[in-house]
Amino acid sequence: MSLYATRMVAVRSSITGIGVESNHIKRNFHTASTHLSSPQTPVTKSKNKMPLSPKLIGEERNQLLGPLLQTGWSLVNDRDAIHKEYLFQNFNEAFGFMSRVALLAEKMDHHPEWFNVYNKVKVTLASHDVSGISSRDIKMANFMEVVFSSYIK
Ligand SMILES: C[C@H](O)[C@H](O)[C@H]1CNC2=NC(N)=NC(=O)C2=N1
Repeated sequence: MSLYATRMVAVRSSITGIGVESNHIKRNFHTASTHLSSPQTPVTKSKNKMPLSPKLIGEERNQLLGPLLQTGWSLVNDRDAIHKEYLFQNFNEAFGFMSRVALLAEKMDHHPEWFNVYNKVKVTLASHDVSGISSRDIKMANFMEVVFSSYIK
């Protein structure tokens, strides 16, 4: 590739984020491969990334879930996940809530399953890579509680 073409790719990636993304993946792969004892036996499905938090079990799980189950979160029947329905005054508040949570979701690379109609937001949290609830779901649920509290009048 000519120097000009290389520069244009660099300029385009800085605008579109394409290319920046693949560097991010490469960086994570490098980090993960230097930390894992054996790259052939990944702890989770996401073998090109830093090891993620494990599925919560036992006493630690009870301790972390307990307070959330007191604030309207409940365990989902047919899978290891937690669920809550948030009610807002209007769509603006509901979407504001989702936007604030979305910023954390991107930062954590951990995304809620959610559904919005007007002033309602139904949320399910689970860690797909471990097929269950991990500390990432607890962190996200607690953050949602903090954000939601700013909407209660
Ligand atoms: C490739 C990407 O990093 C993964 O698929 C991330 C994205 N967001 C995620 N969100 C959730 N809830 N669980 C995951 O395992 C997960 N994995």
